[in-house]
Amino acid sequence: MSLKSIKYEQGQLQILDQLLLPAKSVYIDLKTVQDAWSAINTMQVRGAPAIAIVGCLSVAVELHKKDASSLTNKNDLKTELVSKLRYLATSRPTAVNLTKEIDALLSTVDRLVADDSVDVTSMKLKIIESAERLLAKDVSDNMAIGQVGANSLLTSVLDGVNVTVLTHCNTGSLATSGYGTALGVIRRLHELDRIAHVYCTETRPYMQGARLTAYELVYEGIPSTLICDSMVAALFKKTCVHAVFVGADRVARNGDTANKIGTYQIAVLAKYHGILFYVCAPLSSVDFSIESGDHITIEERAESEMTDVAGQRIAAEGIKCWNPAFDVTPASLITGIITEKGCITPNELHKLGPV
Ligand SMILES: CSC[C@@H](O)[C@@H](O)C(=O)COP(=O)(O)O
Repeated sequence: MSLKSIKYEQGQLQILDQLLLPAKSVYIDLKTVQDAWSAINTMQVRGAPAIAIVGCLSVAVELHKKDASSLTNKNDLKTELVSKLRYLATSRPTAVNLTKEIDALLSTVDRLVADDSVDVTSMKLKIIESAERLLAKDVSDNMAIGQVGANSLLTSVLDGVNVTVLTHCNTGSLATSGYGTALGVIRRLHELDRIAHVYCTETRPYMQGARLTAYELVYEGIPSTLICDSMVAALFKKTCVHAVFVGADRVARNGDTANKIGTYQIAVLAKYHGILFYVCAPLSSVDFSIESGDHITIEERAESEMTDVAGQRIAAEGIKCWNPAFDVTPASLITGIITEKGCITPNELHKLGPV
């Protein structure tokens, strides 16, 4: 079974349908921006970096299909791109990566329209290139995050001590274009032969931990155990866990971090038990335009994700449900933010951003 969540070549885009994992490994073609919007919205592809890349690549796919006769002038191309990119941004609200990459493409569009030395055909090619560059950049950012995170933890333990860590949700190859962020750190620690054990949470209600992270850990042969979300306190009390590594969907300028629902309670428990708590994310997950987590929109998803398991209703009929997909962990609970540029404390994060 493949762990590559995104396959892309010359205008052909496929994603591994994560709704079917781990039982089935099925790739689906995304031929249009509309296809990508639906795949992101229904979580056939998920994870902050992966949805940004898939969204932008779907624009590249449509552009590849455009021949010279359909490219009349740069302003018409701009009008079309602006409408498609703005539409893509509505697919899921919390992860900032999608909005940021869309904004970056929109700025490129503006720059190319203003540049008289660029004709409509080369404008098309340059937009395609910008979208395609995201795939390789994501993998190299993740590998850097893996190394920084491994170094950060290993400098805090005695030489020769192998580490036990906990992770939440899925931040691995499936959530990115490869290697992963928090799971990338774990992968790197395993490559260095320094993992004693990894615990992963089920991550109710969508079960990214049980279905996807557990699958990636088993696939990589990393010694690991699945626990229910409600078992974290008991685990921390009973077992020597050195650190928690989680991902991020949007980090505010002050370090407050929106991530998968349940992250906040793990951070509270880590603080209580004196366990290091790291957020692992590329700088593209940092939203320097917002001062704190109070400004982050939290996506609420369908009740059926909670009431039903594998299509079977398990909750009592008539009960009301509240299903926020993310929560915000306050910066004060975060030991460090592991980025491709280094590990930084939340109160120093603003130094890496625009002034
Ligand atoms: C590298 S993925 C980082 C985050 O996007 C991840 O931890 C997470 O919260 C994913 O949520 P999801 O709802 O599965 O898209």
